[in-house]
Amino acid sequence: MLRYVLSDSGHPTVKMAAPRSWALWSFCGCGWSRAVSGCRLPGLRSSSPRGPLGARLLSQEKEATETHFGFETVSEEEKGGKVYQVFESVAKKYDVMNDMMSLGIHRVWKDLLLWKMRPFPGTQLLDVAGGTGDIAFRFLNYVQAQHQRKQKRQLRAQQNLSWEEIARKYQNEEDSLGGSHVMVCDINKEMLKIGKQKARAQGYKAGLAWILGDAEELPFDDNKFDVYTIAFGIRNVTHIDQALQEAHRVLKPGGRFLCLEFSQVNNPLLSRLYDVYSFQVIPVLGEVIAGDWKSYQYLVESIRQFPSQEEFKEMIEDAGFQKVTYENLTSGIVAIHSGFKLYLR
Ligand SMILES: COc1cc(O)cc(C/C=C(\C)CC/C=C(\C)CC/C=C(\C)CC/C=C(\C)CC/C=C(\C)CC/C=C(\C)CC/C=C(\C)CC/C=C(\C)CC/C=C(\C)CCC=C(C)C)c1O
Ligand SMILES: C[S@@+](CC[C@H](N)C(=O)[O-])C[C@H]1O[C@@H](n2cnc3c(N)ncnc32)[C@H](O)[C@@H]1O
Repeated sequence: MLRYVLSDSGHPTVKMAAPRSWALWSFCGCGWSRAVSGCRLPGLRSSSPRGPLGARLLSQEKEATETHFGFETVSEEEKGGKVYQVFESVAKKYDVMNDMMSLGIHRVWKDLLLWKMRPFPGTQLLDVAGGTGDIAFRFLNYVQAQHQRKQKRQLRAQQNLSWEEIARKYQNEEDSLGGSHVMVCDINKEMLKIGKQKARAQGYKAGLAWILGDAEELPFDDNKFDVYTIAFGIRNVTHIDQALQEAHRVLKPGGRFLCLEFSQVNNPLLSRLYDVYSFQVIPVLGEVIAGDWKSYQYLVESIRQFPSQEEFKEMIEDAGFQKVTYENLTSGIVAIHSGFKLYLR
């Protein structure tokens, strides 16, 4: 993985988060159109000020404390609890629903995320909103395979070793992951519980840890991780700008941010097919398979509330990341955003 350094000109500054835009969509059978849209001032998180300025700030504060839960308008305080209930409810059927809804394609998206990451031996990964561990398990598979290839190359280079010497080399390999480690952080106990069950069932032990934590207030020190991933998680976070600033904080200088999230489809025909499939099929699948129509209605609505590729790129830049890029997958159904926490020479 390349580490970028900044030349002496310019340096990352953290600006105010870009105003969050929102949109209410109306589905008139032939496609979605933005019924209402607007933007709010960045969430004011100060204590309540006094005087005329205070009154204006308070009104902004009230305005800023409203957000969306799918197409529903809720208070920011309510959203976290509603999202928690969604994933508490779907946790047991989460993985099978992913395959059913995405026709198995979500596996390819997650594989591509790992391929883009190309972790090096010794990578310390923080997978936020890691849920049932899909990204973590792919990371461990990747680094273990990479380490085994390296071992084979080294042993081929020492053909004249005796059998005992080769056996000793393998025995001395106390760490088959080359020192790599993944920390899975998620706010939901039920999702982590399923992830731990899968890890036990699939034999994942070394190089893996699980922690309950909020993307908006990560329980980690500054400058701790080489890579930060968040897959299909940031869409559910109440204060996305806060989560992005936390991501920047916990990454080491030179570290990399990678986000796999639903985005805006760039093909009009596919977009219409996708809308019909999303709003007519997915909630039905949610009811039939998971017994939870509402959570899957929230899923498809929350996708349409998430910023576009370019808007989200700007939010990542506002959090202080540099060299921010994105790559569309499946015509923009999802996108992988990438950014770097650069350091001065
Ligand atoms: C509450 O929040 C959540 C809950 C969750 O459970 C998950 C998430 C996160 C979500 C994901 C990670 C994935 C969510 C997926 C979507 C939002 C949909 C993405 C959509 C696509 C990739 C397909 C795009 C569809 C279109 C462009 C429209 C065209 C539609 C089709 C061509 C299909 C139309 C099909 C029908 C109308 C028939 C009804 C469909 C079914 C009965 C489902 C069919 C399912 C299968 C055939 C099984 C597929 C399973 C596999 C292939 C398994 C693969 C296994 C291995 C390879 C081992 C979340 O936030
Ligand atoms: C759709 S799942 C994604 C799970 C996993 N990353 C994957 O790709 O399968 C979304 C996850 O985000 C978690 N989540 C939602 N809000 C969060 C927050 N504020 N902090 C941490 N995790 C959060 C949920 O508990 C859930 O496990």
